[in-house]
Amino acid sequence: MSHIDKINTNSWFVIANSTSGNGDFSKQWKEIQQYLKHKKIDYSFAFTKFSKHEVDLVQNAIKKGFRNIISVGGDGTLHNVVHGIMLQRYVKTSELTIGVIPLGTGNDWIKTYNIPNHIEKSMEIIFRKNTILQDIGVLKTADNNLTYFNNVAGLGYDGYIVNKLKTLKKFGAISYLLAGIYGLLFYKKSIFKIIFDNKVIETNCLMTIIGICKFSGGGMQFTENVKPNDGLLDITVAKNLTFLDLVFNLPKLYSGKITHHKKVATYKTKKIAIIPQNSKTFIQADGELVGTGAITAEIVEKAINFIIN
Ligand SMILES: Nc1ncnc2c1ncn2[C@@H]1O[C@H](COP(=O)(O)OP(=O)(O)OP(=O)(O)O)[C@@H](O)[C@H]1O
Repeated sequence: MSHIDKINTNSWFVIANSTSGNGDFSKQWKEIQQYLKHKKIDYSFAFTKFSKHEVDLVQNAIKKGFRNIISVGGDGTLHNVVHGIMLQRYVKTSELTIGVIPLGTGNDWIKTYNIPNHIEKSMEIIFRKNTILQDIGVLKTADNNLTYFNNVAGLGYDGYIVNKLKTLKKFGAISYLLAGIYGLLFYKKSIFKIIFDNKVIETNCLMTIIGICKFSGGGMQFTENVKPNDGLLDITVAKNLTFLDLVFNLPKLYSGKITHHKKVATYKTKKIAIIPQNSKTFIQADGELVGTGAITAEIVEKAINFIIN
């Protein structure tokens, strides 16, 4: 804390990822700047220059005294901003506030809070400053690496899709569906051992989802009765679901009713270990690839203020 410059609670630090989404970034950025100037908002900004640059940028902003951050981009940009905040030691994370201007492809985090996928409307919401002190999840992989997440993480089929999405995002929102179909054709299920609250589950598993918020995969809902500040991880174990199960239940993936399927089980817990038998099983957090293999996940209760609608 001793290295902090003058604390600046009225000013905003804007972190923008020019590579997110498929829109014309220079046009979008012009619109954002015009709004900020028109409303006489006090702000500084930085563009990310490489993947995960958000982590350094947000930490430097906090060190300089900024307490209000705006993430301009998609779920990956927000994820890295959150990860950077959770890793820094300059200030308590609950003293920080994040607003989101969505420019991404999936933009799943904003859906839980009905934030419109629209520059001006999302900015109006930001400067109303209605906040929720949201929980954050943390994953630890076998090599002891920590990854913080603010939306939804998972292992198995969804991690496989995130890996595939890297080459498909150029197709826009439909890329999620294309990656999903590719995964259904080529992904091989594995036995997962899942341990929490003195329970041990061993099952053939398509994927296991760990949620803080509701939506992932471009608007799908795999978790049940989600409350992003209840201090609990929302766990969904999709067991032996087949290609046909998913195709016939496609609307239920979007409505959330898939959690009632007989091959799907849901739980709530504070801490969980998930150990796939196949160590090459992909792990994703907020749509970002984290690694492969086993994880433990825990909740960090009421960690960061997020501006919501
Ligand atoms: N300058 C950059 N060059 C390359 N990659 C970047 C740059 N800045 C940020 N990134 C990375 O781009 C990745 C994708 O960004 P983001 O998720 O925000 O957009 P998106 O994939 O279009 O949206 P969504 O995740 O909502 O579908 C993130 O991992 C982020 O770290």
